[in-house]
Amino acid sequence: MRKILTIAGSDSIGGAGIQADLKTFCALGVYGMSVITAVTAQNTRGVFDVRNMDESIIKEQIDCVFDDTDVDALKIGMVSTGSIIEVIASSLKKWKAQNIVLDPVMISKSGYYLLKTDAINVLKTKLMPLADILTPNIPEAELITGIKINGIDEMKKAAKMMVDMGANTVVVKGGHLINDAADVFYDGKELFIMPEDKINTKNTHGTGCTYSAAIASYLGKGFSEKEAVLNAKRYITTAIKNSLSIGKGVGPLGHLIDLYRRAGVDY
Ligand SMILES: Nc1ncnc2c1ncn2[C@@H]1O[C@H](COP(=O)(O)OP(=O)(O)O)[C@@H](O)[C@H]1O
Ligand SMILES: Cc1ncc(COP(=O)(O)OP(=O)(O)O)c(N)n1
Repeated sequence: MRKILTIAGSDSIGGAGIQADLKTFCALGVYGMSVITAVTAQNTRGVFDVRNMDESIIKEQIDCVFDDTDVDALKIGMVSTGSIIEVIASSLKKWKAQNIVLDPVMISKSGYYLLKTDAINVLKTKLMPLADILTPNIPEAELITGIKINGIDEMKKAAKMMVDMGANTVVVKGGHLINDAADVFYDGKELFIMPEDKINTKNTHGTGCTYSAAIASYLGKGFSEKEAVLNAKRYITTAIKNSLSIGKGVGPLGHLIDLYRRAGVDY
C-alpha cells in the first residue's frame, strides 16, 4: 500500500486540514500519515482560534515518520509562520522527500489568516522550490505574484510567473471564479485548462485541502503529474457534488469510498 503524509493543521469540525486529508487518503486507498503544525478551533462558520505547534515537535513528527518508513508522496497545508516553514523545509531536505505537493494555505474561506503575512516571502523562497506541484487558489496566486486575477488569462499569466519565480509545476485553482471552476496547469512546458462547471452548493469547506491531498495520493501511486492532477480534479468535483449539509455554515465534502468506486475513480 502506498504511504502518503500530510503536514498541515487540524480542523476541529473535520472538513479541512489534516482531517480532510486523511479522509481523502482513505477514500483513495492509500495509507495516511500526519504531521500536525497547528490546532484550529474551527467549524463550518469560521476559524475561532489557533495554537501553533512548537517547531521542535513538528521536526520530531517529521523525523519519526521518515525514520520509520518510506513516504511515497506528501502534501503541505497550513504552516502558520516563517519559523515553522524553515523547520519543515530543512527536515524535508534532510530526508530527501519526494513527490511534494504544496497547498500555500493563506486565508480560510471565512477570512481568517492561517499564514502570517510576513511569512509569505519565506514560503516563496524556502518551500516553493522544494515542491513538485504548487496549488494556489486565486487570492493566494495574487499574493504570491502581486498581480490581480479576474479570469483564465490572468490565471495562466500567474502560473507562468510562479514557474519563473522557481516553482516547478503550478495548478492555479479556479474555485474563486464567479461562474466557473476551471483550473490552470503549467509545468514549465505544457499549459492546459481543466474546465469544470461551478457546482451550485454552499458546502465547499476544505476544497483546497482535499484537492492537494488527492494530487499527493495519485503522485504516490506512481501517476505522472498531469495524470495525478487530472484524476484529483475528478475526485474533488465528485466530492463537491456529494458535499454534506453538516453544520450551520459552509459544510464539508463527501468522501465516500463506495461513491468513488461507483464514479469510476481510479484506485
Ligand atoms: N463550487 C464549485 N464547483 C466545482 N468545483 C469547485 C467549486 N469550488 C471549488 N471547486 C474546485 O475545487 C478545487 C479547489 O479550489 P478552491 O476552492 O479555489 O481552493 P481553496 O479551498 O484553496 O480556496 C479546484 O479544483 C476548484 O476548481
Ligand atoms: C486547518 C486548516 N487548514 C486549511 C484550511 C483551509 O482549507 P481550504 O481547503 O482552503 O478550505 P476553506 O477554508 O477554503 O474552507 C482550513 N480552513 N483549516
